[in-house]
Amino acid sequence: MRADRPGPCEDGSVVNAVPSPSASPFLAACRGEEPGRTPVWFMRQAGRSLPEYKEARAGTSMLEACRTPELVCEITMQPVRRYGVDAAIFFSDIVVPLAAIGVDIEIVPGVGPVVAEPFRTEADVKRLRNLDPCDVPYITEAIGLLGKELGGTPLIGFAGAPFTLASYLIEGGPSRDHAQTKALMRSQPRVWHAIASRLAAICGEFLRVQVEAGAQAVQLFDSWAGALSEADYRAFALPHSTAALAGVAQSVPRIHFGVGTGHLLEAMSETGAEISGVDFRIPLDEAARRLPGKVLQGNLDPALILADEAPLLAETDAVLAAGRAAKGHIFNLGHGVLPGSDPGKLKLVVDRVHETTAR
Ligand SMILES: Cc1c2[nH]c(c1CCC(=O)O)Cc1[nH]c(c(CCC(=O)O)c1C)Cc1[nH]c(c(CCC(=O)O)c1C)Cc1[nH]c(c(C)c1CCC(=O)O)C2
Repeated sequence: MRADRPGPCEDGSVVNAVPSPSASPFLAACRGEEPGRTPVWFMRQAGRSLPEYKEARAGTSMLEACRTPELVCEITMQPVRRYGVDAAIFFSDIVVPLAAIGVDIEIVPGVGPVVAEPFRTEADVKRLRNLDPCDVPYITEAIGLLGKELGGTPLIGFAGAPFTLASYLIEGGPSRDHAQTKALMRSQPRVWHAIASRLAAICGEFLRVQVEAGAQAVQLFDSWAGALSEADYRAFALPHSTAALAGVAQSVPRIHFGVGTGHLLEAMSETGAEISGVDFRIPLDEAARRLPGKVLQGNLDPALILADEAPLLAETDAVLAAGRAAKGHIFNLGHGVLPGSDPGKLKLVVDRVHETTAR
């Protein structure tokens, strides 16, 4: 930590500098109230497609960038300035808390997180110690800086869910089939539950640090949960995601998202999250029928951003129409912004959502 700034641990206090905007369409929708317009933000809105992001990040590794509060603040603000989205997502990564407790993990450009020594045995469980807020002073500091920049735009904090994090640790890197992870669950269920419950504690603490610093909502990314059958999800993932989200229950709205999880919609909603993120494979009106009373987030196919304007706007309108079946709708993509997306097209979507839903 830099010596010239007080951190969260030196005087025992935390920064809570982000104002609570009562008029935020995003927060109103999260609470199931009628917002002044349908709110919109994009998963992975920071980075990837923005030239100003590439410029800001030049010469700095991903994890180093995540530990540099001024850079985190600038990159978090870039999509808010450019697109006029209704929420900012904190610039960080799901593996930041793992690196913070000493796991030897790197984010390799174009590949993703890579772990030097994969986790496979009983002895490996001990390599996962609890996260202490003092391990991540840069998170509190960056959110403090954002409090001065964001004005009325709410900030979403996030974490990776235990299953998705465990997959990186057990496989040693990105995986298509998550075979080692599933094999370990079945062969050594005790080791699996020990790893996953430690990850749940780390993840819950990482969310709590962000909320105490000023994040007004959180999203739990269980990106790879779609690889599990419903029975396996219920037995091996759901209890740990529930525990992770319980860390911030009653304090902020909680969004829960997975990819290819159409078969898990009901099971995932049992974690207690107030908002269900829906990927682009399930129409929102179908999700609304299956999850009565839930606020939904989603779900324009990110590939549409690469399509021509006419189909892009037609699909945007179709997503909005389907979203009306839900108790509340937060417009988003069905997964993250794809590399090569034109920022102008993302802005077009934001404007379309705002113009056609203003009440
Ligand atoms: C699975 C996952 C990861 N990280 C994340 C997930 C869950 C979301 C999802 O399903 O897409 C979450 C994440 N990663 C990042 C953010 C914050 C920014 C935002 O959403 O706008 C968020 C919310 C920044 C990032 N995380 C990463 C980048 C790219 C790093 C760079 O620009 O060099 C960014 C902007 C790196 C990363 N980190 C991870 C991957 C797969 C990659 C991509 C590797 C690559 O293609 O280069 C792990």
